[in-house]
Amino acid sequence: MSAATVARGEILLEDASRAFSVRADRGGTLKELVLRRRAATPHGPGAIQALDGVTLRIAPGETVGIVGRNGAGKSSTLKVLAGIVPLDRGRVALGGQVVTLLELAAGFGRDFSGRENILLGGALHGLTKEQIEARMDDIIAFSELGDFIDVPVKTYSSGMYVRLGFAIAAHLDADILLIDEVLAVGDEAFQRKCEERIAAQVAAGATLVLVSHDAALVERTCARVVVLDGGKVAFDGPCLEGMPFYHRMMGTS
Ligand SMILES: Nc1ncnc2c1ncn2[C@@H]1O[C@H](COP(=O)(O)OP(=O)(O)OP(=O)(O)O)[C@@H](O)[C@H]1O
Repeated sequence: MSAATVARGEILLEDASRAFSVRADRGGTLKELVLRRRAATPHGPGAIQALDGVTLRIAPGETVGIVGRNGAGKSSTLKVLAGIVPLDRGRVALGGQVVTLLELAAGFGRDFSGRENILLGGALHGLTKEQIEARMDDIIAFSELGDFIDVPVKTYSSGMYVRLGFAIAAHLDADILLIDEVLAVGDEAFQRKCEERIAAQVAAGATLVLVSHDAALVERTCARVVVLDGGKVAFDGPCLEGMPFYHRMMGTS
């Protein structure tokens, strides 16, 4: 499926499957590699099926929460949408500017300062140097990092990473926002500010996909919820029906 078949802000995930090898170490001899390639499953025996035939059609401007127990496949789904994890089977397509907020620290140049990472992040999302510089003061103000903005980010705390990452993402004109749990790291005041910013982006027409264990956050932010269980979709529909389903499944109702 080519990107041309989806509208700006639209997400299509069709029959998506992805397994992971149980072995963390994927190295080995050439012979082992060849034998593994010939094996019936691409990830060897006992592989974990993180996604098992997941189909999602998300229209532009929809707000979708993805919930489920540990290991249900939530992060894998988001990583597939973000293009970080390739599929074994199925198709994925997203339309327009995709902004991801997951594993923030991984996206930064560790030896660069916060300010340099803002330039880098903006450039990676197709902004010109002038466009980024025009937004620089707003991004720094949003981050509340003060003088730390000129210090290499490898010295940052996890909360400071989130502040910088979110501040950049909040100023990128997203058509699609993919957010994974990261907000939980910030302090309460910053979380509230991020939520308000997400709401503003949604109000401006952005599509939101949010992975979270925080049921209240999902209820506040999303109109639709997808409950994953064992890599499959157990429920997909309005939050009003989906959250009671989720609580019953988790035994928290
Ligand atoms: N890179 C990887 N290598 C091996 N196994 C993986 C990898 N990524 C995910 N898995 C496995 O795939 C399954 C789904 O993982 P995933 O992180 O998508 O679940 P999740 O619903 O986000 O869980 P959690 O709520 O604990 O974050 C799990 O069994 C996990 O161990």
